[in-house]
Amino acid sequence: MRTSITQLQKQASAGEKLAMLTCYDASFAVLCEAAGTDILLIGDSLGMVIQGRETTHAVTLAETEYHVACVARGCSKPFILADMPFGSFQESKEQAFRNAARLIAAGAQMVKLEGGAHMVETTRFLVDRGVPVCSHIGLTPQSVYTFGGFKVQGRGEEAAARLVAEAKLLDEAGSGMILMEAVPSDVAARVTAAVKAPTIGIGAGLDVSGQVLVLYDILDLYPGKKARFVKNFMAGATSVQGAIEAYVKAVKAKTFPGPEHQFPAEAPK
Ligand SMILES: Nc1nc(=O)c2c([nH]1)NC[C@@H]1CN(c3ccc(C(=O)N[C@@H](CCC(=O)O)C(=O)O)cc3)CN21
Ligand SMILES: CC(C)C(=O)C(=O)O
Ligand SMILES: [Mg+2]
Repeated sequence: MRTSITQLQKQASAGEKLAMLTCYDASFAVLCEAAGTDILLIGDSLGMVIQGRETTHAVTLAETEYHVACVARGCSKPFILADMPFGSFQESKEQAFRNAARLIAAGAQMVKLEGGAHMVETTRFLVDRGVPVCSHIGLTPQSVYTFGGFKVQGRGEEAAARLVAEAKLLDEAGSGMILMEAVPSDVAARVTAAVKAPTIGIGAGLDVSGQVLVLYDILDLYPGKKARFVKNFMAGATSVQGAIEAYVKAVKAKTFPGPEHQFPAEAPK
């Protein structure tokens, strides 16, 4: 039986950190499962790490369905979360439901939507109709062109308070998981304290319910520029499974992320 969202929520409220990794195919799913990874995310980062694009925008729903099915066939225990690709959910709540249903049918147990306040209505619509939702706030890579780059979000009191307020609205709308990317650690801690849903961080410090990284980053397979929050777990490992195990262990032991992988409250001068 696959891990359920209820089991993950229990683990989180008992204080056990959740270990999430992106995964795009069956062979890596086998290794991630054996290493004890709790959640596998079929991320739209596949547009960058699999397809070699500069952003995540061109990933299609059909491609995401394909990778979800590949991952689901490769493992039986990890919780399966799928990104809704750019353009597949922003137009209307009806469009979001129609496309989310396809990812659920492909094997996902929950879909992830980038966006804060403007995704509240869609979140409620999906959850009411049986589609569990993970909210992705802070640095949302599908908005890279409106942000003007992959930049830290939630810096300064006004932006921090906005992020906390958005998270509360999504939580109240029924979001089952809240993922925060590239936000100062103290802001992520405030969000975690303000919501019922487990929180997952990437570049969000230690005061969250769990961590996520891109699999190809922890295995040092991605040739592009590395974000501050990335750690190479192949260093010191003797196998790929060993590296994934080291990541899961470090998340559970709260030794990852270290201070060097976090964003301080104010930009360094
Ligand atoms: N391989 C890979 N890893 C990822 O983590 C990732 C992807 N691809 N593709 C989709 C997005 C893009 N991501 C990124 C990419 C770069 C930065 C980055 O370089 N950030 C700067 C922050 C600059 C600032 O201070 O504002 C950094 O220094 O980390 C962050 C997130 C995260 N996601
Ligand atoms: C980096 C994570 C959070 C993601 O959304 C992805 O891999 O697409
Ligand atoms: Mg993504």
